[in-house]
Amino acid sequence: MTPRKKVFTSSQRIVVKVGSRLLVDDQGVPSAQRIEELVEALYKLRQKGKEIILVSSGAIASGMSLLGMEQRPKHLPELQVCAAAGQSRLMSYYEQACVKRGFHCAQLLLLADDVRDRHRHLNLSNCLNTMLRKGVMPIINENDSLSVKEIRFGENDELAALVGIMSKSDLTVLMTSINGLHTLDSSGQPDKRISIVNDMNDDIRSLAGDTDGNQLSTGGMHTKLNAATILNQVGESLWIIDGQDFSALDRLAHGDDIGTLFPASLDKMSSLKRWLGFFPETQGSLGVDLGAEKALCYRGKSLLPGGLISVCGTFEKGDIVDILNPQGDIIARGQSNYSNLDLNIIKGHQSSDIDELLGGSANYAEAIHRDNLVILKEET
Ligand SMILES: Nc1ncnc2c1ncn2[C@@H]1O[C@H](COP(=O)(O)OP(=O)(O)O)[C@@H](O)[C@H]1O
Ligand SMILES: N[C@@H](CCC(=O)OP(=O)(O)O)C(=O)O
Repeated sequence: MTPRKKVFTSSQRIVVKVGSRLLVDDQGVPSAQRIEELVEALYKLRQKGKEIILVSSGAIASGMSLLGMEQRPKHLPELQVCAAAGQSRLMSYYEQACVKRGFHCAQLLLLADDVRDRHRHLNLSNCLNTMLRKGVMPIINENDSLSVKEIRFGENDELAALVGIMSKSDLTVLMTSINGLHTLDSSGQPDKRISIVNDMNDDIRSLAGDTDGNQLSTGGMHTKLNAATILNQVGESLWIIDGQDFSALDRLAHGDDIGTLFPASLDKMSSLKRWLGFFPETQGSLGVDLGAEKALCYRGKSLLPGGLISVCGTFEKGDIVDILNPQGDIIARGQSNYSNLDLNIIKGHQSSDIDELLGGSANYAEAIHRDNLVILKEET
């Protein structure tokens, strides 16, 4: 079996993300016909037994044409109005197309806080699982009408990756207006298609350019490669394909050599580690020495106070902190066993000495136990 066929066959839960441009006609008007074609392609995947979660862009693009705006508005309130008007038009087309094929879809509009806050995250994840169990197809978009800078995802490629991580999907498919990641020619334009990326590295990252200037799109290849990076970290695959013809999803199901596949190579990460690594806001950071970096990243050890060099931020026992290597790169994230005040006292000391240093209140030998630690550093 080819790697592509294997990825599709072994994927039970699939997130499909569709970019704005794919949902409008040549005049930029939201197109019922396009949505029909998309839903038909998704229906076929469902008939193959796949659970499909759709992340659909297009609210702002649709709203612009509904409200007669030729240029994408620059001001937030106008963008919010476009999103609100456009989103309901999109959903009406989606619902019609789904019902025609004997199933329902359901809208989830998310703010970044909905996935960062532990309780909201769990509620959302339960809701998604229940929708899938009931055969309802979730259709997710950012809640653009309410989102402001601090609570924005900003980009649906990354939103799709976070949905993939949260829902423990197997594969995320990004449908866009180009057939995958390309090398760049001397003028920086996409040249040859790269069929498969087994190793995300700086050379691959340097290929990612912005969007081609189309005012309906945002993000370009950068956000797609960011999505691939984080999905591969949790043991999931990402596939970028050209969605100008939605039947590309049939070809993907056959394992055809289309687009660019970033196959999973790691075991699937546990739910707790997914949560720790990709969602909560961190309250501080711990700088560690080279020995601790190696112990954490390559030997699966806990972080001991002896490897700690610095402590930043104000936090309590149980809060989430980033772990930085001597170069200042984030290599891991975890739940601290001690407050910043205590860590400042015990940093650089042997675990056997810390009880005395803390006046008899040291309940843990580790600053962060390996069960509560997720490694974010890529293999070098
Ligand atoms: N190395 C690259 N390979 C392919 N496309 C690239 C590359 N760098 C930048 N791009 C641009 O990224 C665009 C796709 O991203 P974008 O327009 O944001 O789509 P979407 O709206 O589907 O998210 C392509 O049209 C292409 O112009
Ligand atoms: N949430 C926005 C889409 C943001 C976005 O990432 O757009 P795109 O680059 O077309 O996938 C909307 O629905 O208009």
